[in-house]
Amino acid sequence: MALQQLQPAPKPEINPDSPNILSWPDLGLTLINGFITPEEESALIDGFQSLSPSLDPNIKKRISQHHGRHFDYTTFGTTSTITPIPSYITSWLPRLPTYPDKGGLPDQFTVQYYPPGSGIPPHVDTHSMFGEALYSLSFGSGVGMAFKKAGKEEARRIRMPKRSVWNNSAPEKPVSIPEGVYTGEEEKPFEIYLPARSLLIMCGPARYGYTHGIKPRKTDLVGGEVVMREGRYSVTMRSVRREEEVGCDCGYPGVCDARIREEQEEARKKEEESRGETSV
Ligand SMILES: O=C(O)CCC(=O)C(=O)O
Ligand SMILES: [Fe+2]
Repeated sequence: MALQQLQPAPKPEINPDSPNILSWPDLGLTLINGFITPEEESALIDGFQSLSPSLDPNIKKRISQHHGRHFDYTTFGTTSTITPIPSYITSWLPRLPTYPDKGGLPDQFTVQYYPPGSGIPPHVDTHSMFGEALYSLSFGSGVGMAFKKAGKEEARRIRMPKRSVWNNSAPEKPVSIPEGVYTGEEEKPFEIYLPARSLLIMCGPARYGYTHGIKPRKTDLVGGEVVMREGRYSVTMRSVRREEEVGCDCGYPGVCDARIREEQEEARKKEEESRGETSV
């Protein structure tokens, strides 16, 4: 399969005191190389495998394990289920950089295994349910993560959840995209290589206004060299917003589930009003 090359990543800033820390301040991205030790990586892999002992070594698709507060991907809402966080996560958790105004210490942990060749479609993690800072710890293998400034296409997809907490039936009508939010200029995706044992932190534009995803390929281009992907695992860490914090007022209304909910509620009210008027 030909390597589908994306735009090279923008140049990061390198922390002069800790050259293992790369950042893209305009995007709100930070990458900490060597965040966990090889021993912590082995413990994570063993922990994952002990929970999925009959894991087929030839699986083709990504699989997930959930710890802490759960999230319902069909309703885009959190559930009341909380499962204990295993020691192979709590052992390094105190080292995580946290931001009290961006959600603080995460309480939801999704461990995923990506067999070589698999990926995750481009998406924007739901804005209203989770604090701003999203974390992704890579282990087992590195992988290229693709980012793209969200445009109309992404908004269209996000505006049509299968089922949602605020609307139990899939909308059949074409979805409206707010005027003036997009210029029509679609930015090209770019890829940032996430080495094994690195921690990626997504805040600001990268969190709210860009999609992220992993192309389903068997190789990555790293510093001009083609590198074969091995089985990659990740821990995605998020902080679940408490009831009073649920919502979002980011600068990306086109792909913001909180704003979409408000718009749909407005539209529903208007429709009800006009129905009421015509039936009088
Ligand atoms: O595997 C990763 O690094 C990211 C996963 C992700 O984006 C997600 O679960 O929302
Ligand atoms: Fe994500």
